Amino acid sequence: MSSPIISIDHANFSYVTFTKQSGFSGAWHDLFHRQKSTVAAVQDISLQVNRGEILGLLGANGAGKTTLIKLMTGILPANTGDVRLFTDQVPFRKQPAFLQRIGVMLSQKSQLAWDLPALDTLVLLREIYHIPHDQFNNWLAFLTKELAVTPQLHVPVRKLSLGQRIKFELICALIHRPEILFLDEPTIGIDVSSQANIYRFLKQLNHDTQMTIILTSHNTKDIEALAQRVAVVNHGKKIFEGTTTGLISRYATVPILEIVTDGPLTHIPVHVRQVDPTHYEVDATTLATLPIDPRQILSVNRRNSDLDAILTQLFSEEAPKR
Ligand SMILES: Nc1ncnc2c1ncn2[C@@H]1O[C@H](COP(=O)(O)OP(=O)(O)OP(=O)(O)O)[C@@H](O)[C@H]1O
Repeated sequence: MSSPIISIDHANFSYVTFTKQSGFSGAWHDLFHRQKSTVAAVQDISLQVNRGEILGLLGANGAGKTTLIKLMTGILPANTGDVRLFTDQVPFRKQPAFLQRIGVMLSQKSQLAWDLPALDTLVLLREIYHIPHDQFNNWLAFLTKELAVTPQLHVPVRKLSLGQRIKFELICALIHRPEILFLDEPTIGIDVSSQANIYRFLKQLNHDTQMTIILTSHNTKDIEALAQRVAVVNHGKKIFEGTTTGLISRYATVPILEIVTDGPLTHIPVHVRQVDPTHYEVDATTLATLPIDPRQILSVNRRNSDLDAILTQLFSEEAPKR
């Protein structure tokens, strides 16, 4: 059997920051007594990904997903442990031959020049990656057609809609035909039809080219539709690895109650999932802890536990002491 395309072995990464106090006296105090704080963002994570797989990274805000992607793409070095791609490449060495083989799209970072058309950035990338002109033109025509942004190629980026901009960010990450594509929240803030378009396209690309895709998303429906396997990260640690159905069958023990109220609740405990201002979901065993006057309840519906409910439950658990 061939070796995994990504292999992470007991990786750890901590951010070290210095807190800043406000005001002149605070700045003066900081000059002599700097307060250091450490955040263990990735803790002893091991993970292997095979060529051609789509792996979803799931986790609450601050769980460590982006940091894990940064370790895999060489933006950050692991403090301890080992991260290798393509069997022997250490990402943080940032060898040109390695960078040529990966594509990265981070939701917080843009590759596109704001005042110029996306085409200008793409032409720059063509030169950086030494892509032959014919190959570049054909591939770009295909990508823009599939993502329905051909008419926007010549429009300055600042005049594009968010969805169009994200599609061009994706095209930038794909323009050199990487073997592994890393996507951090690729569909954040874009409408459902553009999301569906992007996910349909990624699925087809993975099927046709065997491109390995690692993606994070808070939208579990997308992850369920796309990823063959998921890794769940909580407080920097991997707490599950397997299929989404495996995740559901492992943690789904009790049914979920869907409760519709006549008005919003004033206090929502962490184990209660708010679907909209008058629609809540709660694990059936914790119904008694819901701070609700029974007269407020309009309806209760019982259903089997799903991925969202399980993740809400898992992520509401206390952070382990560091
Ligand atoms: N540059 C930084 N300096 C200090 N701490 C950081 C830095 N970047 C992230 N962190 C901290 O590291 C932890 C993990 O952050 P990370 O961005 O990896 O989480 P995430 O799972 O991607 O979250 P989100 O879903 O909100 O994007 C968080 O506690 C965060 O506050």
